Amino acid sequence: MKVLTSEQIRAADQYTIKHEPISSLDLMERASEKFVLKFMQINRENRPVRIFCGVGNNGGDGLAIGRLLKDKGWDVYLYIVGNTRKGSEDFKANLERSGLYAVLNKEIDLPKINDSDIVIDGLFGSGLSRPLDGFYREVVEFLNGHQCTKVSIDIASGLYANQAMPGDAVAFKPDFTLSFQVPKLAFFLPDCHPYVGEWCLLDIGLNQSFIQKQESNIFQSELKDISPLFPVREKFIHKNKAGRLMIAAGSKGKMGAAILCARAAFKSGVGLVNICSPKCGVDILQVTIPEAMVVDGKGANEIHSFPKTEDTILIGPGLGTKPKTIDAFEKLLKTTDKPMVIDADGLNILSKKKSLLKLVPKESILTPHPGEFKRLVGEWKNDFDRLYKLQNFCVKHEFNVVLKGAYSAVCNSTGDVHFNPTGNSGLATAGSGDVLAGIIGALLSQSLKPFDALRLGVYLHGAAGDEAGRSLESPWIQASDIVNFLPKGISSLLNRAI
Ligand SMILES: NC(=O)C1=CN([C@@H]2O[C@H](COP(=O)(O)OP(=O)(O)OC[C@H]3O[C@@H](n4cnc5c(N)ncnc54)[C@H](OP(=O)(O)O)[C@@H]3O)[C@@H](O)[C@H]2O)[C@@H](O)CC1
Ligand SMILES: Nc1ncnc2c1ncn2[C@@H]1O[C@H](COP(=O)(O)OP(=O)(O)O)[C@@H](O)[C@H]1O
Ligand SMILES: [K+]
Repeated sequence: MKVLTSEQIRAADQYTIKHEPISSLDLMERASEKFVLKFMQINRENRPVRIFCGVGNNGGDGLAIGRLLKDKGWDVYLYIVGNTRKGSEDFKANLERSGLYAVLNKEIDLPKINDSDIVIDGLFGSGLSRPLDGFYREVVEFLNGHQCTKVSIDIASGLYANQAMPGDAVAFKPDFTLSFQVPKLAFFLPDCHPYVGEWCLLDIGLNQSFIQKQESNIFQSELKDISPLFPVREKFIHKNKAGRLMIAAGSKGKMGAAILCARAAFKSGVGLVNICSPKCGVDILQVTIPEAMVVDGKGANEIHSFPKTEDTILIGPGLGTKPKTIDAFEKLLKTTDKPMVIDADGLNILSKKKSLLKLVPKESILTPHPGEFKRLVGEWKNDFDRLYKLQNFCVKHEFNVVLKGAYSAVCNSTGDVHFNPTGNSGLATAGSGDVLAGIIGALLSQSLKPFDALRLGVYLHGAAGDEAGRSLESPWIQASDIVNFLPKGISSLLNRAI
């Protein structure tokens, strides 16, 4: 699904109005009906609802939503901030259809709000053109000071959809954002989370072919795009053809990373795994993961030499960054031009010795968390800038990179970013990244294109985490749980895709 800018969404509104055709007032009514349906699923109990409306179309939505909720028996209070005479046409039309409302001009007009009330924010939507100031700012600060449930229409007032808020700017802090049709970029970024809360999209029937034609290099991954990427296992396949992976991982005290990685690879369809390990890890690996073969990496406590191999290479988990390991990594890079997976200390080595970046095969997959990414590319100003840096880094080096976290951003070598929707905060646990690397390595070894292996791997890792959370009925997950729930994650995706 494409992520569009506010300008593109406005154009989609206009196109739909002209070509469906539908009046803009009726489109607003449709959007408001969808909002009310979802609102009533989230808030089942009838409570006082206080709707704060600006005088643009977001405020028009607020008025229509208020009327519809009143019709359904809710106790609704409407407040308007701004000059109603200067309101948009559809705002004015809805104002005429509204019953009682109060116009707020100064602090003393602000109503008393109880914790059991629900506040709906319809001050500004995608038409925000400058930071909130004056009385708008006061109203939003006042509302943010209350503990009650807060819901934004389309996007929180004060939050920009596709650019960073200035440092001292203020925006509404909703618990939920019920947004129209397509996601906004801000919804995926950690900096913006306080101004988004939980969010969902409401299909208001904007013209799909127009949306498809819009230029955007930002997407949200969807199951329908992901499920066709699963590799097919042929009837007469042999393990040597099912994907051969060499995992170069582990050092003294960190052999667990290699184990988690290999276990995840086996659950992700790999045919055969060789693990290159320091001497201290050989027995540990042989006992804990009998399916894998172990190759001596020469050093006692860390790897000093990698074997020359035709296997797909996954390097980095628990590897350490000792000088001899760095030298060995450099030699390895000089022996291959096949895309590889580089994780964890593999990335840290690249950060320590940036000259190695140009030796990394084109189309390789890098899997940094934000700390590792910062070491690779330096500081960023905000999350929008971070995304820009991600795209530049991928294009410059022709890499595929997942910047990990909630809504992991998966970027290809031409700078397209796909935000991953699966997963939960339980995945923020030691070893979780090692599991992800194992899944991606296994998929790459099965001849998927690197970007497809990456997108599918990230989606699957999140889906396994979601299955683990659901089945264990716990918000806390152990990395081994992610491995154990991989088959369930896989089957849930395949079954839902049918
Ligand atoms: N039919 C449709 O198109 C549909 C639209 N829909 C809804 O419309 C919403 C977008 O509506 P919108 O474009 O009218 O913009 P909105 O956010 O209400 O405010 C714009 C007004 O605010 C003003 N303004 C801006 N910043 C300001 C500031 N800091 N401080 C003070 N004023 C400021 C700005 O003034 P200006 O920039 O011109 O000076 C302008 O007057 C969208 O989010 C969705 O909810 C849905 O119903 C679906 C169908
Ligand atoms: N809050 C979160 N919500 C969803 N997924 C998360 C969250 N935090 C982390 N993850 C996922 O968990 C994994 C953590 O990887 P990483 O930080 O490398 O862990 P480790 O180094 O401990 O193995 C990544 O796939 C990341 O996307
Ligand atoms: K809003």
